Amino acid sequence: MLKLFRYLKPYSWLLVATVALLFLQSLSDLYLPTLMSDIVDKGIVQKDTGYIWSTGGWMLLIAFGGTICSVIAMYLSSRIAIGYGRDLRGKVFHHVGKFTLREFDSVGTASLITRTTNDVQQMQQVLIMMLRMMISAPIMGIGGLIMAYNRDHVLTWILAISLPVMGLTIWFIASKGMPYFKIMQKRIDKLNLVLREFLVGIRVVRAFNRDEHETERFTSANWELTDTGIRVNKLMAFFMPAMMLIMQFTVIAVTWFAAKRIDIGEMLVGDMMAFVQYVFQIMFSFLMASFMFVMIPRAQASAVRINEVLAMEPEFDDPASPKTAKGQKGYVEFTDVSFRYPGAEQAVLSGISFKAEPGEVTAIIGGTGSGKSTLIQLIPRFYDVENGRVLVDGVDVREMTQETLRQKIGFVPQKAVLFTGTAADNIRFGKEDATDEEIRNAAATAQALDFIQEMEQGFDSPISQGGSNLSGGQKQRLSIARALVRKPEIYIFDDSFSALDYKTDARLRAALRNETGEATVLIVAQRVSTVVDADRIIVLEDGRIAGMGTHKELLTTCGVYREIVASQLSEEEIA
Ligand SMILES: Nc1ncnc2c1ncn2[C@@H]1O[C@H](COP(=O)(O)OP(=O)(O)OP(=O)(O)O)[C@@H](O)[C@H]1O
Repeated sequence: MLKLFRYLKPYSWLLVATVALLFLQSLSDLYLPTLMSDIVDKGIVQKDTGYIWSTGGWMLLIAFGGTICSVIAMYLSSRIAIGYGRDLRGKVFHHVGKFTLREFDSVGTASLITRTTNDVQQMQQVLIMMLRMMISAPIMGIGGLIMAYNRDHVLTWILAISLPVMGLTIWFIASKGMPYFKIMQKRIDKLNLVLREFLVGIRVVRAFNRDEHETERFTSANWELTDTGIRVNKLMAFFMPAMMLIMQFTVIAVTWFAAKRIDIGEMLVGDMMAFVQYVFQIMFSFLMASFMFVMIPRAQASAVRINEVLAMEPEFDDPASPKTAKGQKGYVEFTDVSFRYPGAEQAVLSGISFKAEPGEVTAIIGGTGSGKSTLIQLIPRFYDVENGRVLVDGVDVREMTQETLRQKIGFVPQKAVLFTGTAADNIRFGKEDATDEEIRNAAATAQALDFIQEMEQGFDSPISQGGSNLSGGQKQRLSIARALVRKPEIYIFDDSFSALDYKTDARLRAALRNETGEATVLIVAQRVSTVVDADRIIVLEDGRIAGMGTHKELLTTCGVYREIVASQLSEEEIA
């Protein structure tokens, strides 16, 4: 947790001011019982009304000053903690932004969300608590002890018994609570995961009448969290009464022994009253410290989870001295590439070598799970190869910056992903400074113009979360337009025409041919009709190249291709 507190540096001055104010407030609290004891012993007992008025006035002034210090300190500590929470969330977000897909796969989206929100909130809360109590508690505790000792040496032995008892109780409860706090955060993760899957997949859940099943999953995750919460609260329920009991016993003991000492004239009534107040202050400071001990383990569990994310180094980063390609534009080459997903026993791709040249269309076809999507994800360097090299414009993708590399690419993913905003915003995502004309042209080529114009507000029509107010084909066309507006050197279409009907698919490919001109085009497809005109078709089978050539060449040279074709086209179409 201390590691995370280094992000408090920008708040150094506010911290100093808070500490100073809390210090003054604690001093005022410590001084008040002494003044009160003086009023009793010197003012009331000796019937000195003037003394009562003047000391009472002082008491009011000091109490007022202490309150002002306390109010300002509370305000400052809240500002520090809230600012710190914002900074920490930003830090985690920016760090996660640098992750490669490997780290996303390993932590999981739901957990990353909990860590950025709930875990940071735990840190924020503990910081407020620490700021408010870490200063007051020791000053009140130690200062109170000194003052109490000064009032009466003899009675201090009562504290020598009750304070260790209190300390032991706190330690016992904190050590019991710690494992639960860790479990609690994990269970919040799980609840988030179930909730997220349910909300994202609501249509599938409804279509398969799985509401009940999902409700059960949610209820079970919810109960697991509740169960841990109840266990923690049971501990806490025991905690407060235990503390109060120790406190009350101490006060009874002090009053009992003080009464005896007053009887024999060794103690004054005012001293006893001050002593009791100091006992309260000392014990209260222990109680404050114990609250921290309760909160710190939970925040500690959160801090570990945040640190885990912050300490996670992306699998790869940009090279120190990146190379830039000269001359070539959009040239893609794979040389003997193999790749395996983390933890997987078998390689998904092996011995992949091919060239995709500017002005050409290279299509990749193959059965499901043959590695087509994996192959094209290596070009924008979503993952690094295990062996071999992926070259773009003659430079290994690992030797150029990811930004330079991705600037060259217009990527259309298999599953269209849209963002909340307007239709135009979604296309402009591909090129920030795109003009209205460019957006319109991209939409026209992507065969999206008709349906966008039919929408009530045209390009300004709102797109809801995940594009849920559009059809599958409309989503695909918008995400194609987003890639087209970039006018990249390399187009990558990952099975992006699957949701289009044959007519739209054909029209779109004809329009694309004009648009893509000198760019390199890579198309992953399931349909033979989509790839039949390609300059080069790569046939993938179980992560290996089973054949490569034009449609005509492959019909004679590649058995796997023939099988795919035979399963899709009629005899005349094949000829
Ligand atoms: N993120 C991942 N982590 C682990 N394994 C993965 C991951 N993505 C894909 N795989 C595995 O890699 C193999 C190839 O998947 P890939 O998505 O490349 O196939 P594909 O040919 O594009 O299939 P489809 O045509 O069905 O989209 C599959 O066996 C799949 O289970």
